[in-house]
Amino acid sequence: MSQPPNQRPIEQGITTDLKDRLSYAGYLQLPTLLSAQKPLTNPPQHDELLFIIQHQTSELWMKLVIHELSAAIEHLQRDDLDPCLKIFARVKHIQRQLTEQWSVLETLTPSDYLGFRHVLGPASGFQSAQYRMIEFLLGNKNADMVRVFAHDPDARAELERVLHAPSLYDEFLRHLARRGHAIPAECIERDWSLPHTSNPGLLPVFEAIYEGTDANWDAYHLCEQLVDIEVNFQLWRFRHMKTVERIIGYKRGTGGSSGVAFLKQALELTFFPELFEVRTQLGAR
Ligand code: HEM
Ligand SMILES: N[C@@H](CC(=O)c1ccccc1NC=O)C(=O)O
Repeated sequence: MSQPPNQRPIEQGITTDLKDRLSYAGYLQLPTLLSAQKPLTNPPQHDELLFIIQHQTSELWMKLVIHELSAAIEHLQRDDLDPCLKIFARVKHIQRQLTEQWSVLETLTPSDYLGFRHVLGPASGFQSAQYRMIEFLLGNKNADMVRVFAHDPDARAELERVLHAPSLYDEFLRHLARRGHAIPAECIERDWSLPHTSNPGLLPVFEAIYEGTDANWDAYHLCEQLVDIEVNFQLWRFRHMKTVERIIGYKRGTGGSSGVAFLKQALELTFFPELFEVRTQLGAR
């Protein structure tokens, strides 16, 4: 059979009979995935699908970040650093993906959004259990956040579990202590449901690591990966805040907050305060 120009022939070996066999759509559960976009506007507003898909893809990447960070915590508990470095490299790429994705949603104008904002009711990203889980895993603990999930026992139980467990940073500090670094006792055993607050006793530890990089290469490398992850997280928050500002201005949020002002406050939070503070100390003496 002659092939029309500018068309690729299917090769002989290509499987075309997939009856009763594992197919692409079957493996990936595509009927489930692709039937989960249910715009509520009637008549349908063109841009509501963008809004739904932007959130769903974000939630999928967040699922992977949780999977990766949970594994990193387990590796740290076993003092196994090499897999952590691999995981952090992956997490950083996912974070970049998530941050870059704001540019797609930024094509939504205030007028487009007002066409369907009313259907959202009190729903808000503030109620994202996976986002809260990532914040808890990284150490931004806040028991009050769990109240939002009273209606969802599974999400609530998972968040409670992570709230009361050591965060990635807590486990890193415990690892450093096992390696002989003089980590203050209150960082090794404490009420893990509280956020880590800057501890001046950690500064000499990180000063020593950053001043003796050859002798502390693993720890030094890990510190820098954590800094990258915090910076990336802040970039996501910043892009969210600026996207919100250009789409709804200074309106209150559907979740009931003040909106942009509330989102700006999160930019003051820090997961790993001493890793930033140590930079001021370096070279001072
Ligand atoms: C038109 C687009 C968006 C607008 C206008 C918007 C607006 C807001 C506002 C006003 C808040 C504060 C809580 C409230 O009162 O509702 C918030 C929180 C939040 N949004 Fe969005 N958002 C948008 C898109 C997204 C997307 C695509 C995501 C991705 C999952 C997202 C995730 C979140 C999260 C995680 C929070 C909680 C942040 C925190 O606790 O600091 N938002 N959003
Ligand atoms: N908080 C947004 C609504 C919103 O963005 C939203 C609504 C339902 C599901 C996810 C959302 N995304 C992030 O907050 C607003 O105030 O317009």
